[in-house]
Formats: sequence, structure tokens, C-alpha cells
Amino acid sequence: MRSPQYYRSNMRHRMASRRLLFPADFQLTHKSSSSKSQQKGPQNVYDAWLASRELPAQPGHYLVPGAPRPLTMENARLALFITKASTLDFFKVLFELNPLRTTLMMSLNVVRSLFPAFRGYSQALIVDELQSLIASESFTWSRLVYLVSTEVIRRVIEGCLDSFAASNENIVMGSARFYIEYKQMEQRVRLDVPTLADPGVRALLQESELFARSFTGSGFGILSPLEFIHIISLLTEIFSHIILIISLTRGVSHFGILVLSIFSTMLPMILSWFTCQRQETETVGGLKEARAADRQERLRSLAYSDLHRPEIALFGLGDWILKSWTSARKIVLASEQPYYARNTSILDQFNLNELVSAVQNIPLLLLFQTSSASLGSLTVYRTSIQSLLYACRNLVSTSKMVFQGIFLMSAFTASTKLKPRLNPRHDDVVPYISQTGGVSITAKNLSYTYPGSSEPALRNINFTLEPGETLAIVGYNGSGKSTLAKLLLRIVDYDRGSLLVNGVDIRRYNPAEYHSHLSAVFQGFSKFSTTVKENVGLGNVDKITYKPAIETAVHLAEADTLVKSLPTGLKTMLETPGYESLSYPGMMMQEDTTQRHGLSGGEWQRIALARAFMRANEPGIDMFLFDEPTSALDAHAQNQIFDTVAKISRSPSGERTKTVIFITHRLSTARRADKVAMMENGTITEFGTHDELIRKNGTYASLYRASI
Ligand SMILES: Nc1ncnc2c1ncn2[C@@H]1O[C@H](COP(=O)(O)OP(=O)(O)OP(=O)(O)O)[C@@H](O)[C@H]1O
Repeated sequence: MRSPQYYRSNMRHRMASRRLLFPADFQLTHKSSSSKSQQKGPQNVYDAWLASRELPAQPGHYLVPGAPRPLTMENARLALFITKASTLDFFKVLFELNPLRTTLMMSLNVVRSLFPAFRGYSQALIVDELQSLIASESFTWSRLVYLVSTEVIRRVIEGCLDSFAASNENIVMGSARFYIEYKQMEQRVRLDVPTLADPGVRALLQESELFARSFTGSGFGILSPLEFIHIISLLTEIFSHIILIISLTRGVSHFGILVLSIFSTMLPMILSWFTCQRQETETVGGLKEARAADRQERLRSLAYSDLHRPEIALFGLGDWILKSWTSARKIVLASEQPYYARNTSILDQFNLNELVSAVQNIPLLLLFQTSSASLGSLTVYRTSIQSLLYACRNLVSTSKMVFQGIFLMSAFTASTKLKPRLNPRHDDVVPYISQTGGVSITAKNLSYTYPGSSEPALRNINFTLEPGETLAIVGYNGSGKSTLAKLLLRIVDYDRGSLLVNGVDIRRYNPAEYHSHLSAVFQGFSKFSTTVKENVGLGNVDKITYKPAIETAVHLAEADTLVKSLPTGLKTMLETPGYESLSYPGMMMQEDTTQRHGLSGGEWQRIALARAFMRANEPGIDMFLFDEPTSALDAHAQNQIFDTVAKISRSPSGERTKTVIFITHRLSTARRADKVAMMENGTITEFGTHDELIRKNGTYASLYRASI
């Protein structure tokens, strides 16, 4: 059983997240966990989204992300609220992406919805003409040929219009998809570790992702919000059929006609089942598109990956990811156009079912030759009934989809308002100003508990570091060394105490700006699924294509011999654990002919060091932080790396220019530092120079003696 402290700690994190995540219009109050039961309605879209997920009669328990909302009065009210609060704005944004084409799309949808009624009328004229021809003494074809030709021309025009409307719709949808996906990616790369650790944020982003995928024809296309337009055209269609039926049935006993109409509805449905069988899975794209699809997916998973989040933040990779993804995505989207065009050819508009349906009129002609009602009227009536049935059925299913789509859209809208939790309020931001020699750090009573943990990982951390000093953090496993490093690098925020960097509260720096003055190697550093060159160059994206800078970094990390030994040197594609190439739906699978090369733990460590050293010679880099940078290196290599670090943290004249912090289990390297922090159970128990701590004869001294 969990202790009350656990729940208090959990609650504290949940409430803290709600206070910090949203701007003023998304300020959540304590009622949010049971918002459905509140008399007052939702305050904002997030509230409405959360309330729609809440299980009835179980406040605080939520449907899993993506689960359909039951059709209840309460959910209908929430859907209405969301529609009023955000849907129109959202459509406005989409409209502004492509005003002309969107207007055209909407107008064409309404016009096309009138086609079935026209079609029925046209068929009726032909049938009437046939009837009068058969009944008349003087049989002439001219009028019938005229009507049939008109019908053929009408169908061709209709087919062309349909084809044009479909390709126009495809372009509108394409730009909407791009916008939504871009916004999604943008949010992912901007959000920081604490924001993404929040389960509420995760659920919100998951539903937002489902929404983005609803724009993909081959994904959750049925949930597309553009179904709203479909509803309008279905309503227009239903309306036109009703008008037609009313005008035809005035004064006619239509029971028999109704029965026959329903019967004739069945035949096209059976035929449509058969024609569905011939549809094949189409594949498109060449090598270029396949590569773009592969790269797009790799970048997408990079943007979504929690594993890479710290380095994405630290090295400011957000823009690079977006830029690279944009170019790959555009290639993939362009390759989808021909596929769509093939699917909407004019031939497809000549639907076999409809021709059969027209043929069905001939037996009807013979059957009802004696009826007082015109056979044409009967035909119109029958096709109208048939279309009305289809349209009503479509309306119900489309409305259901739109209902679910509204909630997914609200997740997207609310997610675009998420603010990275580490970003200071606009009024609080202080620009980072470099000091001579490197950063100074003053930590006072720092404490930190991981979300969901009952025990703090750090408690009452106190120490001071002057500019240019070197600090070694040592201690047992799990004593909090890496957590302290994440706090110092502003990857996570502390709960209590204060942390001054250059005399300024670290919380007042813009994290991206602060990160641009640091370089680091994390304990679980990233192994990017790309070339050696990119793996190193990502340490300074501005120079990712500048070979001399990459070669210098490789040299500093003593990785020259390694790179030379690889099959294609810097261009060698590295094999990374856990990465699987994904193909884009509908994309032809290409044989991956590129040989990927695996590296040993120590070799990967050199690549990670080279990445950090990409910033070594950049002006304004004030601190290096290495979390066990040489744990996999042999003693000789380790000494060489520390010599390099000592060299690059000084100017050519020997003055210190960077503060260096390293975490190590090898106490022989710790003695190279100006100061040593000995950590135990989440706190610093001993702090001073190596000699001071040896003289103190405490834990550090005994560990040191044990290591030599
Ligand atoms: N994401 C996390 N969520 C919850 N607890 C965590 C998380 N990461 C670390 N901890 C806990 O925080 C404590 C400190 O972990 P930390 O990684 O800082 O230790 P460390 O001193 O760096 O260990 P090592 O020497 O093994 O690298 C540990 O008890 C660990 O279990």
C-alpha cells in the first residue's frame, strides 16, 4: 500500500503542473479533476477535453487517450462548448492557408450534392421518352438520341467536376495536414522534460496526435474534421431529394412504388460489394521518396523521443529537426498526388452500379406501362428514395465521426497552448551574461523529487563554484549525481532551495539561451541513427556541414583512428540500438542497401565526446559538464581526454575560460579537479579539495584508498 506521503507528493506534482503549464486562459482550478460534476461549465477547451474523458460517476478516472466518447447529453454540451470556443477559429486558420481553394471546395461540395437529384430528373426524362416512343404509332429515335446524348454529356461534366473537386480537395487537405503536423512537431520539439513527464500532457498529446493523423487518408481519415463540410453537402442532398419526392407524390398512392424502390436499392449494393474486391493496394514512390519517408519518420521519432529530449534541448536541435523534417515531408506529400489523381480518374466516375440502376428502369417501364403515373416520375421517385436512404445513413455515420473528431480537435487546440514549464514568465526573464573565466554556481538547500516518486532524489544540496573551477562529483550509485547534473543544466527544475548561476536565479534564464552557453555529455547520451558526421555535428548544428569543425571535434575526442577505420569514414551510417526504419503508409518498401556500422561502448563514448567538443572553440561557451564521460574508456584514453578538457577550458595564454563539472566513479580522475563533492543519499556529505577530503578521512578518503 502506498503511503499518504506518496499521494501528497503525487498531488503536489499534479497541481504544480496545472499551475505552470497553461497560460492565463488555461489556468486550472482544483475542480478540474471532477469538472463534469460541476454545476459551472468548462472554463476553456482543455477543461472541456478533460471533462469529456472523465468516466461517468468516477471523478478523477479518465478514458484512455483515443477512446470514443459516449453520446450523452453532457458530452454533447461539451462538444458544443468546444465548437463555440475553438472550432470556428481552427477552421479560420485552415481557411486562411488556402482561401480560394477552400471556398471552391466548399462551393463544389454543395453543388455536387445536388447532382443526385439532377441525375434522377434526367433519367426520368429518358424513361418518359422511352415510354411515349413505345406507346406511340410513329416511332422516331431523334428525341431519345437527344436525351441520351444530353445524359452522357451531363455525366461527363459531372465526372470532370468530381475529378477537379477531388484534386482541389486533396490540395486543401494537403496544406491542412502539413499545418497540423508541423504544429504537432513544433510542440514536441519545444516542450521540455518536466512538461512531457506530466501524464495529463502525455494524454493530451496522444489525442492531438490522433487528430493530426486524421488528416492522413490512409490513417484515421474517417475522423477528418473536414467531415463538417461533408455534413453540409449531405444535408443539401437530403433536402433536394425531399423536395423532389414531395413534388412527385402529390396525389399519388405510392405504397407500391415505395416497395419497388426499396427492392431496387438492393441490387447496386450487391454489385458494389463485388467491385470493391478488385481494389488493389497501390504503392508509389521511387528511391528518393522512400528515403524521404524514412528520414521523415526518423525525424518524427526524434522529435517525439524522450530519450533524446535533453540533447535536443541542450544543443537547440528543435529548428534543425523541423527544417529537415519539412524538406523530407514535402517530398513525401508531393509523391502522394499522382496516387490520388489515379484514384479519382474520370472513368471511376462512371460507376457500374449506377448504370445497372438505370437499366433497372426498363422492366419498370414494362411493368407500369398502364399506370396513370408517369414512369419517369416513378424512376425519379425510386432513385430519390435510394439516394435519400444512402444520404441519411451517411449523415448518421459522419455525424458520429464528427462528434469524436471535435474532442480530438480540442486536444490539438489545447496542446498548442501548452507552455514549456521551464520557460520563465516574460516579465521575469533575465538575459544570460557571460563572466570572465566561466560560470559561477551557488546552490542553497536544493531539493528535487522525481514526479511520481515518494523519496527526494536530491535534498539540501549546498555548494559554491567560482568561475573557471573544476568540480568532480563522486558518490555511490543512485546518490543523485546525474540528477544534480540535470538541475545544473536546466533540464529539470528543483522543488526547493535556490540555484544561482553567475549570481542570477537560474529560473530566470530562458533555457534555450542558457543552453547555448554550455556543452555536455550525458550519462545516457544519444546514439543518433545517422552518419558519424551528423552524430558529431549535431553538437553544433550551425556547423553540421562544416567538415573542418567536425574533424577538429573528432580529433579532440581522440577519435581520428576510429573514424579512419570505418568503411566510409565520417559518412559511415551508424547502427543504433532500438532503431527500426519505418516506412510511410502506401510507400514502396525499398531495400536498405546502406551498410550500417555498429560501435563499441567506448567508441560511442568518443563520438559523444566529439559532439560535446563541437562547441569547444565557440565563443560564449562557459561550462562543460560530463556525466561519466570516460566510463567505457581505458585508463590511458581517459587521461588523454582529461588532458584535452583541461586544455580546451583554458585560453592559449593559460587563463581559465570555462567551468568544468564532471561526474566520475574513478577517483583517480577526481583528484585532478579543484573541488570534489562527495554525494550520499541525495545530498553532498563532503565538499572540498582532494587533499582536504583525504585529510578529513571520511567516506571519500576510504573510497579513494579502496580505488588505488
Ligand atoms: N526518472 C526518474 N524517475 C524517478 N526516479 C529517478 C529517475 N531517475 C533517477 N531516479 C532516482 O533518483 C535517484 C538518483 O539517481 P541518479 O541517476 O541521480 O543517481 P547517480 O548518482 O547518478 O547514480 P549512478 O552512479 O548509478 O549513475 C536514484 O534513487 C534513482 O532511482
